[in-house]
Amino acid sequence: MYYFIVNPGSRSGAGKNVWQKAEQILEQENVEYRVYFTGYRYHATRIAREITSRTDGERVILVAVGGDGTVNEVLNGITDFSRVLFGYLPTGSSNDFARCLGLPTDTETAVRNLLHPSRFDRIDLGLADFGDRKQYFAVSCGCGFDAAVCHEALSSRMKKLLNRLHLGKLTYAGIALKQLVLSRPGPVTVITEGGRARTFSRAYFVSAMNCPCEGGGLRLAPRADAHDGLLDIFVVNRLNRFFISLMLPTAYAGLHTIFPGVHLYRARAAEFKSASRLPAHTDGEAYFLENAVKISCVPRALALISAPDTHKF
Ligand SMILES: Nc1ncnc2c1ncn2[C@@H]1O[C@H](COP(=O)(O)OP(=O)(O)OP(=O)(O)O)[C@@H](O)[C@H]1O
Repeated sequence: MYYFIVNPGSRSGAGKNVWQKAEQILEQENVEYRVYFTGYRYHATRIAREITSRTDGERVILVAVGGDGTVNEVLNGITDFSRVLFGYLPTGSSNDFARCLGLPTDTETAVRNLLHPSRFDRIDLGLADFGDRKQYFAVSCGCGFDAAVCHEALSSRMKKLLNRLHLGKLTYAGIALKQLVLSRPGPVTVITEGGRARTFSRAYFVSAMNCPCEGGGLRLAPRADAHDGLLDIFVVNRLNRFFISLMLPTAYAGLHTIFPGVHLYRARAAEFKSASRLPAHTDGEAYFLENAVKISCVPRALALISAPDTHKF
């Protein structure tokens, strides 16, 4: 039995149309499925929790239909990962999860691949402990500038407009330019295994990347791999706004690492500490970091319907 959790509001409403097309294929192929539509933030988490607790003991094929935010919400509702085979039909603005794992984005190809999977994968997830809540993430968890972009993207009119023009991928780039002017760098300490602490005095942002890209294809951690049991820690420190605006476009090609002030290293776990309240995110879902967040990699946590000939970043 397939359980589909659909965010009809993803890509400013395009998710609904994609689902209608997908449903026609399911009917044609006589597939046994149930569909649940989300109506508000965290609804997908509630639905996934309800499905996975109700089907206790059974193996469940759970398919998220939406953007990276919907993937994140569904993952955070799963009560027992060992019973879930996860599938994904991307209908978001940025679709970094699909991009990084080489999953099909064309609706027909993606649905047929879900129904007749020929390849499966087992991927790592990140786990972020904010103190008052724990959040899994599939792509990245960041604090500072990139999270401020996510906060704004959730309510952005620019996102709606660009999605209508089929230019949703540019949303994050546009909002990023605005936030570049507004964001204030501050000290952030990154503590990795063994208590190794490093303080970045003027950090614009600090991210733990499970996958290489966020923000619609920005390859911030070009060598991140969701199969290596590690997170790539990405920091931008002491780089002025002018150079950040030059650096960000080069990140689409993963060439930004040549800029001084860009730091990348790997860890199984890390803690980010900041004296001031910072915007934070997991897979684009926005929160606030009050003081510290502890982040770890959960190796091979998620069984995933993959795709043949995957072209991964
Ligand atoms: N019915 C709905 N209408 C509008 N928004 C919804 C609805 N259901 C859920 N949401 C919220 O929409 C937000 C964004 O969803 P999602 O990530 O799926 O799409 P997106 O923003 O278009 O894609 P991406 O994250 O790839 O940019 C999430 O925070 C989610 O909680």
